[in-house]
Amino acid sequence: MHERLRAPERVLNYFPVYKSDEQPEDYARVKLILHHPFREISALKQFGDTRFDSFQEAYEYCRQACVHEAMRTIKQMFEESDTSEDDEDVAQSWEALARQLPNRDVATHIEDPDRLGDRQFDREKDWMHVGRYPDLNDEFWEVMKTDFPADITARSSASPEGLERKQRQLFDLIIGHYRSVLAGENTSQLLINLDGRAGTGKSHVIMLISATLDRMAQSAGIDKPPVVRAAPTGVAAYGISGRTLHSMFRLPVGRGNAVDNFH
Ligand SMILES: Nc1ncnc2c1ncn2[C@@H]1O[C@H](COP(=O)(O)OP(=O)(O)OP(=O)(O)O)[C@@H](O)[C@H]1O
Repeated sequence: MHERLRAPERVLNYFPVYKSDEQPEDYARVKLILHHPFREISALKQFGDTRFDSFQEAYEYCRQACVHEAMRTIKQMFEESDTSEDDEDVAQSWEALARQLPNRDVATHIEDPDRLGDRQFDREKDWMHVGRYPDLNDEFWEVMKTDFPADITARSSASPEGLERKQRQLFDLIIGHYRSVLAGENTSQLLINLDGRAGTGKSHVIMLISATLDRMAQSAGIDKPPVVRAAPTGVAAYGISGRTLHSMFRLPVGRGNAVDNFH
């Protein structure tokens, strides 16, 4: 968890709501998650020099020992929220919410904590603006993107005949490989790193290859362009009519968001 100064206060909760008697270890883990900042989940088992083997033991210790900012002990906070009636209400409202997600069977579905952030649902969300512009809703960005679409079509007026020798080698290798793929031949994956000093013609050949691959796919009846172009910076991405890597992989990289804050 990245601690930010002046971040707006948020109410945190966690789904699924574990039952303290049925899943005591998960229950304890979640309680610790909600009340302690951490970078690694295992850090929640550590209090000063004391390290516990389980979340349950750490949670028991925390209930006895922790005093938080508002001068209320964790024990009091847990006791307030631990009444089974409250738990039932919370569970029902969260389950109602969870049922709105696709393919979600809340009766049998137990979330795997190791897969947090790795679910299709998470991947499809555009996290780019989360927390950066809290007053704007997701729809705003969708509308902006529709109103001002970036042109990421590969265009090239170059021809293979005009390429330099090394550019042509690369062109022939990639186009030949894709031809085999389209012919259904059993081809192994082609991994290439194209490197070179500034101005040596990398973008030039990438655009010609991309445009040629797009045309080949279209002729083969494939609607979706077979090439994605991405670069670390906006300027570099613009140069190859591509997207930034963080946009493509939906990484919330930005002001104050160092990548190492995301686990
Ligand atoms: N075979 C070629 N025939 C004609 N012009 C070329 C050829 N290869 C490169 N160029 C031209 O040379 C210039 C530099 O090429 P390009 O931008 O592709 O280099 P780059 O290696 O991508 O550079 P950078 O690393 O700075 O992005 C461009 O104007 C490009 O059109």
